[in-house]
Amino acid sequence: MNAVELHKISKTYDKGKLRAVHEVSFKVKKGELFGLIGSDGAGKTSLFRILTTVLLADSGSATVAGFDVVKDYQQIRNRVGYMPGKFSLYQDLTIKENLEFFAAIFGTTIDENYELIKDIYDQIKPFSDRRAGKLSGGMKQKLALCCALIHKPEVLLLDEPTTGVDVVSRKEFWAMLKALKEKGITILVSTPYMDEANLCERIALIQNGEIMSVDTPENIIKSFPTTLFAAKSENIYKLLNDFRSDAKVDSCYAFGEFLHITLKENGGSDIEDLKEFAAQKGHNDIFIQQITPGIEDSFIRLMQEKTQKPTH
Ligand SMILES: Nc1ncnc2c1ncn2[C@@H]1O[C@H](COP(=O)(O)OP(=O)(O)OP(=O)(O)O)[C@@H](O)[C@H]1O
Repeated sequence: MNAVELHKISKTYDKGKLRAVHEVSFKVKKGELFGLIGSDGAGKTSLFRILTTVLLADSGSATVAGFDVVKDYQQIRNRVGYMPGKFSLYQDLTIKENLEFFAAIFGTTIDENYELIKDIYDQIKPFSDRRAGKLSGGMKQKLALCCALIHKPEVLLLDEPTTGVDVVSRKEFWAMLKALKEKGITILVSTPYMDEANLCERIALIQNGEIMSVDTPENIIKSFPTTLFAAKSENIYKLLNDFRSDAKVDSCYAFGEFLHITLKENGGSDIEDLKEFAAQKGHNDIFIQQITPGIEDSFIRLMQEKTQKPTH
Protein backbone atom coordinates (compact mmCIF):
# COMPACT_ATOMS: atom_id res chain seq x y z
CA MET A 1 0.00 0.00 0.00
CA ASN A 2 1.18 3.51 -0.76
CA ALA A 3 1.18 5.98 2.13
CA VAL A 4 0.00 8.85 -0.07
CA GLU A 5 -1.64 8.71 -3.47
CA LEU A 6 -2.87 11.59 -5.58
CA HIS A 7 -4.77 11.02 -8.79
CA LYS A 8 -5.35 13.99 -11.09
CA ILE A 9 -5.93 16.45 -8.26
CA SER A 10 -6.92 19.94 -9.45
CA LYS A 11 -7.68 23.05 -7.45
CA THR A 12 -8.63 26.56 -8.50
CA TYR A 13 -9.30 29.72 -6.49
CA ASP A 14 -11.22 32.89 -7.23
CA LYS A 15 -14.18 31.08 -8.78
CA GLY A 16 -11.98 29.08 -11.11
CA LYS A 17 -9.96 32.03 -12.35
CA LEU A 18 -6.74 31.09 -10.55
CA ARG A 19 -5.38 27.64 -11.32
CA ALA A 20 -3.33 26.57 -8.27
CA VAL A 21 -2.95 22.84 -8.92
CA HIS A 22 -3.61 21.00 -12.18
CA GLU A 23 -4.12 17.24 -12.52
CA VAL A 24 -1.42 16.35 -10.03
CA SER A 25 -0.70 12.64 -9.64
CA PHE A 26 2.04 10.93 -7.67
CA LYS A 27 2.48 8.21 -5.08
CA VAL A 28 4.55 8.16 -1.92
CA LYS A 29 5.54 4.67 -0.83
CA LYS A 30 5.17 3.56 2.75
CA GLY A 31 8.29 4.48 4.72
CA GLU A 32 9.61 6.78 2.00
CA LEU A 33 11.19 10.22 2.45
CA PHE A 34 9.61 12.04 -0.49
CA GLY A 35 10.20 15.66 -1.49
CA LEU A 36 7.85 18.03 -3.27
CA ILE A 37 10.18 20.58 -4.82
CA GLY A 38 8.98 23.88 -6.22
CA SER A 39 9.23 27.63 -5.90
CA ASP A 40 6.79 30.00 -4.20
CA GLY A 41 3.29 29.74 -5.55
CA ALA A 42 3.94 26.40 -7.29
CA GLY A 43 0.96 24.83 -5.51
CA LYS A 44 2.67 22.95 -2.69
CA THR A 45 0.59 24.35 0.19
CA SER A 46 -2.66 23.73 -1.67
CA LEU A 47 -1.67 20.07 -2.09
CA PHE A 48 -0.76 19.73 1.59
CA ARG A 49 -4.06 21.28 2.64
CA ILE A 50 -5.94 18.85 0.40
CA LEU A 51 -4.00 15.89 1.84
CA THR A 52 -4.63 17.02 5.41
CA THR A 53 -8.35 17.26 4.62
CA VAL A 54 -8.68 20.98 5.36
CA LEU A 55 -9.22 21.94 1.71
CA LEU A 56 -11.39 20.24 -0.91
CA ALA A 57 -10.01 19.63 -4.39
CA ASP A 58 -12.14 20.65 -7.38
CA SER A 59 -11.54 17.28 -8.99
CA GLY A 60 -9.39 14.18 -8.71
CA SER A 61 -8.92 11.86 -5.75
CA ALA A 62 -6.32 11.28 -3.04
CA THR A 63 -5.67 8.88 -0.21
CA VAL A 64 -3.45 9.14 2.85
CA ALA A 65 -2.58 6.00 4.82
CA GLY A 66 -5.10 4.25 2.59
CA PHE A 67 -7.99 6.57 3.48
CA ASP A 68 -9.86 8.85 1.10
CA VAL A 69 -9.28 12.55 1.83
CA VAL A 70 -12.98 13.36 1.43
CA LYS A 71 -14.87 10.33 2.75
CA ASP A 72 -12.48 9.27 5.50
CA TYR A 73 -11.17 12.61 6.71
CA GLN A 74 -11.53 11.69 10.39
CA GLN A 75 -9.32 8.60 10.10
CA ILE A 76 -6.73 10.66 8.24
CA ARG A 77 -6.52 13.36 10.89
CA ASN A 78 -5.46 10.80 13.51
CA ARG A 79 -2.86 9.23 11.28
CA VAL A 80 -1.20 12.31 9.92
CA GLY A 81 1.23 14.74 11.51
CA TYR A 82 1.10 18.13 9.78
CA MET A 83 3.59 20.94 10.02
CA PRO A 84 2.18 23.87 8.07
CA GLY A 85 4.47 26.34 6.35
CA LYS A 86 3.64 29.16 8.68
CA PHE A 87 4.39 28.13 12.22
CA SER A 88 1.38 26.58 13.86
CA LEU A 89 2.56 27.13 17.40
CA TYR A 90 0.76 29.14 20.05
CA GLN A 91 3.17 32.01 20.59
CA ASP A 92 1.99 32.76 24.15
CA LEU A 93 2.31 29.20 25.33
CA THR A 94 5.63 27.77 26.48
CA ILE A 95 7.38 24.89 24.73
CA LYS A 96 5.92 22.42 27.20
CA GLU A 97 2.43 23.92 27.05
CA ASN A 98 2.40 23.80 23.25
CA LEU A 99 3.37 20.15 23.32
CA GLU A 100 0.80 19.33 26.02
CA PHE A 101 -1.85 21.13 24.00
CA PHE A 102 -1.17 19.16 20.83
CA ALA A 103 -1.02 15.91 22.81
CA ALA A 104 -4.37 16.72 24.44
CA ILE A 105 -6.20 17.40 21.18
CA PHE A 106 -5.15 13.96 19.96
CA GLY A 107 -6.17 12.38 23.27
CA THR A 108 -2.65 11.42 24.24
CA THR A 109 0.11 12.62 26.57
CA ILE A 110 3.74 13.62 26.15
CA ASP A 111 4.81 10.58 28.18
CA GLU A 112 2.88 8.14 26.03
CA ASN A 113 4.85 8.90 22.85
CA TYR A 114 7.99 10.33 24.40
CA GLU A 115 10.28 7.81 22.70
CA LEU A 116 9.40 9.16 19.26
CA ILE A 117 10.13 12.80 20.04
CA LYS A 118 12.89 12.30 22.61
CA ASP A 119 15.89 13.00 20.36
CA ILE A 120 14.31 16.20 19.05
CA TYR A 121 12.70 17.32 22.29
CA ASP A 122 15.95 16.89 24.25
CA GLN A 123 17.44 19.71 22.17
CA ILE A 124 14.78 22.22 23.27
CA LYS A 125 13.94 20.80 26.70
CA PRO A 126 16.33 23.14 28.57
CA PHE A 127 14.04 25.97 27.41
CA SER A 128 10.74 24.21 28.08
CA ASP A 129 9.38 27.17 30.06
CA ARG A 130 10.15 29.68 27.31
CA ARG A 131 7.22 31.00 25.28
CA ALA A 132 7.16 29.83 21.66
CA GLY A 133 7.08 33.45 20.49
CA LYS A 134 10.52 33.98 22.05
CA LEU A 135 12.23 31.03 20.35
CA SER A 136 14.68 31.17 17.46
CA GLY A 137 13.53 29.91 14.05
CA GLY A 138 15.42 26.65 14.49
CA MET A 139 13.92 26.00 17.92
CA LYS A 140 10.41 26.80 16.73
CA GLN A 141 10.93 24.35 13.91
CA LYS A 142 11.98 21.60 16.35
CA LEU A 143 9.01 22.29 18.59
CA ALA A 144 6.61 22.30 15.62
CA LEU A 145 8.03 18.94 14.55
CA CYS A 146 7.55 17.53 18.08
CA CYS A 147 3.95 18.80 18.04
CA ALA A 148 3.34 17.15 14.67
CA LEU A 149 4.74 13.87 16.03
CA ILE A 150 3.15 13.77 19.45
CA HIS A 151 0.26 11.48 18.43
CA LYS A 152 2.62 9.04 16.69
CA PRO A 153 1.41 9.59 13.11
CA GLU A 154 2.00 7.12 10.29
CA VAL A 155 2.56 9.90 7.79
CA LEU A 156 4.29 13.24 8.33
CA LEU A 157 3.32 16.08 6.01
CA LEU A 158 5.82 18.92 6.31
CA ASP A 159 5.18 22.07 4.31
CA GLU A 160 8.39 24.04 3.77
CA PRO A 161 9.74 23.23 7.24
CA THR A 162 13.15 24.74 6.51
CA THR A 163 12.10 27.99 4.86
CA GLY A 164 13.63 30.94 6.66
CA VAL A 165 15.70 28.73 8.96
CA ASP A 166 19.49 29.07 9.22
CA VAL A 167 21.79 26.66 7.41
CA VAL A 168 22.89 24.76 10.53
CA SER A 169 19.30 24.24 11.68
CA ARG A 170 18.36 23.12 8.18
CA LYS A 171 21.08 20.47 8.28
CA GLU A 172 20.00 19.30 11.74
CA PHE A 173 16.40 19.17 10.58
CA TRP A 174 17.18 16.87 7.67
CA ALA A 175 19.16 14.59 10.02
CA MET A 176 16.04 14.42 12.22
CA LEU A 177 13.89 13.51 9.21
CA LYS A 178 16.27 10.72 8.28
CA ALA A 179 16.07 9.33 11.82
CA LEU A 180 12.25 9.49 11.75
CA LYS A 181 12.21 7.70 8.42
CA GLU A 182 14.31 4.97 9.97
CA LYS A 183 11.62 4.59 12.62
CA GLY A 184 9.18 3.73 9.82
CA ILE A 185 7.38 7.05 9.42
CA THR A 186 6.51 8.09 5.87
CA ILE A 187 7.52 11.68 5.19
CA LEU A 188 6.23 14.00 2.47
CA VAL A 189 8.17 17.25 2.73
CA SER A 190 8.05 20.30 0.51
CA THR A 191 10.88 22.72 -0.07
CA PRO A 192 11.85 25.50 -2.44
CA TYR A 193 15.54 24.70 -1.82
CA MET A 194 16.97 22.60 -4.63
CA ASP A 195 19.92 21.39 -2.54
CA GLU A 196 17.45 19.66 -0.22
CA ALA A 197 16.08 17.62 -3.14
CA ASN A 198 19.20 15.46 -2.97
CA LEU A 199 18.36 14.48 0.61
CA CYS A 200 15.09 12.82 -0.45
CA GLU A 201 14.71 9.28 -1.75
CA ARG A 202 12.37 10.43 -4.51
CA ILE A 203 11.10 13.82 -5.51
CA ALA A 204 8.32 15.43 -7.49
CA LEU A 205 9.21 18.67 -9.24
CA ILE A 206 6.26 21.06 -9.32
CA GLN A 207 5.85 24.31 -11.21
CA ASN A 208 2.71 26.38 -11.88
CA GLY A 209 0.58 23.70 -10.24
CA GLU A 210 1.83 20.91 -12.50
CA ILE A 211 4.17 18.03 -11.79
CA MET A 212 7.09 18.05 -14.20
CA SER A 213 8.86 14.90 -13.07
CA VAL A 214 8.75 12.23 -10.36
CA ASP A 215 11.83 10.10 -9.77
CA THR A 216 14.95 9.72 -7.64
CA PRO A 217 17.16 12.84 -7.67
CA GLU A 218 19.90 10.74 -9.35
CA ASN A 219 17.60 9.63 -12.18
CA ILE A 220 16.30 13.14 -12.74
CA ILE A 221 19.85 14.42 -13.06
CA LYS A 222 20.82 11.47 -15.27
CA SER A 223 18.00 12.23 -17.68
CA PHE A 224 19.37 15.70 -18.40
CA PRO A 225 19.33 15.40 -22.17
CA THR A 226 22.32 17.42 -23.30
CA THR A 227 25.81 18.63 -22.45
CA LEU A 228 26.02 21.44 -19.92
CA PHE A 229 28.76 24.07 -19.78
CA ALA A 230 29.70 26.54 -17.05
CA ALA A 231 31.28 29.80 -18.10
CA LYS A 232 32.49 33.01 -16.57
CA SER A 233 34.38 36.12 -17.51
CA GLU A 234 35.08 39.43 -15.82
CA ASN A 235 31.97 40.99 -17.29
CA ILE A 236 29.50 38.22 -16.54
CA TYR A 237 26.43 40.31 -17.34
CA LYS A 238 27.71 41.15 -20.83
CA LEU A 239 28.70 37.51 -21.30
CA LEU A 240 25.15 36.43 -20.43
CA ASN A 241 23.66 38.77 -22.99
CA ASP A 242 26.25 37.86 -25.62
CA PHE A 243 25.64 34.12 -25.26
CA ARG A 244 21.91 34.68 -25.33
CA SER A 245 22.36 36.35 -28.70
CA ASP A 246 24.42 33.42 -30.03
CA ALA A 247 22.33 31.39 -32.48
CA LYS A 248 24.08 28.17 -31.37
CA VAL A 249 23.07 28.64 -27.73
CA ASP A 250 19.86 27.00 -26.59
CA SER A 251 19.79 28.30 -23.03
CA CYS A 252 22.00 30.48 -20.87
CA TYR A 253 21.22 31.42 -17.28
CA ALA A 254 23.06 32.78 -14.29
CA PHE A 255 24.04 30.18 -11.70
CA GLY A 256 25.96 31.56 -8.73
CA GLU A 257 29.10 33.17 -10.11
CA PHE A 258 28.83 31.20 -13.37
CA LEU A 259 26.60 31.02 -16.41
CA HIS A 260 25.17 27.64 -17.31
CA ILE A 261 24.85 27.05 -21.03
CA THR A 262 23.33 24.40 -23.27
CA LEU A 263 23.68 24.31 -27.02
CA LYS A 264 21.14 23.67 -29.71
CA GLU A 265 20.99 20.12 -30.93
CA ASN A 266 22.66 19.24 -34.24
CA GLY A 267 24.51 22.52 -34.17
CA GLY A 268 27.78 20.62 -34.11
CA SER A 269 29.23 23.30 -31.86
CA ASP A 270 31.27 22.73 -28.75
CA ILE A 271 33.34 24.41 -26.09
CA GLU A 272 35.80 25.80 -28.66
CA ASP A 273 33.00 27.50 -30.59
CA LEU A 274 31.75 29.09 -27.37
CA LYS A 275 35.24 30.34 -26.55
CA GLU A 276 35.68 31.71 -30.04
CA PHE A 277 32.30 33.44 -29.96
CA ALA A 278 33.11 34.99 -26.57
CA ALA A 279 36.50 36.19 -27.86
CA GLN A 280 34.82 37.80 -30.89
CA LYS A 281 32.59 39.65 -28.43
CA GLY A 282 35.64 41.00 -26.63
CA HIS A 283 35.88 38.61 -23.64
CA ASN A 284 39.57 37.92 -23.21
CA ASP A 285 39.38 36.22 -19.82
CA ILE A 286 36.77 33.60 -20.65
CA PHE A 287 36.65 30.39 -18.64
CA ILE A 288 34.45 27.55 -19.89
CA GLN A 289 34.21 23.93 -18.89
CA GLN A 290 31.82 21.04 -19.24
CA ILE A 291 30.02 20.24 -15.99
CA THR A 292 27.64 17.68 -14.52
CA PRO A 293 24.12 19.09 -14.17
CA GLY A 294 22.45 19.41 -10.79
CA ILE A 295 18.78 19.22 -9.82
CA GLU A 296 18.37 22.93 -10.43
CA ASP A 297 19.59 22.55 -14.01
CA SER A 298 17.14 19.69 -14.53
CA PHE A 299 14.37 21.82 -13.07
CA ILE A 300 15.14 24.73 -15.40
CA ARG A 301 15.37 22.37 -18.37
CA LEU A 302 12.01 20.75 -17.59
CA MET A 303 10.42 24.17 -17.19
CA GLN A 304 11.84 25.20 -20.52
CA GLU A 305 10.54 22.05 -22.21
CA LYS A 306 7.13 22.53 -20.65
CA THR A 307 6.73 26.04 -21.94
CA GLN A 308 8.44 25.08 -25.21
CA LYS A 309 10.34 28.31 -25.00
CA PRO A 310 14.05 28.81 -24.60
CA THR A 311 15.11 30.59 -21.40
CA HIS A 312 16.19 33.57 -23.48
N1 LIG B 1 -6.89 30.98 -0.55
C1 LIG B 1 -6.44 31.36 -1.73
N2 LIG B 1 -7.12 32.22 -2.50
C2 LIG B 1 -6.67 32.62 -3.70
N3 LIG B 1 -5.50 32.20 -4.24
C3 LIG B 1 -4.76 31.34 -3.52
C4 LIG B 1 -5.18 30.88 -2.22
N4 LIG B 1 -4.23 30.03 -1.75
C5 LIG B 1 -3.26 29.97 -2.69
N5 LIG B 1 -3.57 30.74 -3.75
C6 LIG B 1 -2.77 30.89 -5.00
O1 LIG B 1 -2.61 29.60 -5.55
C7 LIG B 1 -1.30 29.42 -6.09
C8 LIG B 1 -0.62 28.27 -5.40
O2 LIG B 1 -0.40 28.63 -4.03
P1 LIG B 1 0.18 27.64 -2.94
O3 LIG B 1 0.18 28.38 -1.63
O4 LIG B 1 -0.53 26.35 -3.01
O5 LIG B 1 1.67 27.43 -3.47
P2 LIG B 1 3.03 27.15 -2.68
O6 LIG B 1 3.88 26.35 -3.62
O7 LIG B 1 2.75 26.56 -1.37
O8 LIG B 1 3.64 28.58 -2.52
P3 LIG B 1 3.96 29.38 -1.18
O9 LIG B 1 5.23 28.82 -0.70
O10 LIG B 1 4.09 30.79 -1.71
O11 LIG B 1 2.80 29.17 -0.27
C9 LIG B 1 -0.60 30.76 -5.89
O12 LIG B 1 -0.77 31.49 -7.08
C10 LIG B 1 -1.36 31.40 -4.75
O13 LIG B 1 -1.32 32.81 -4.82
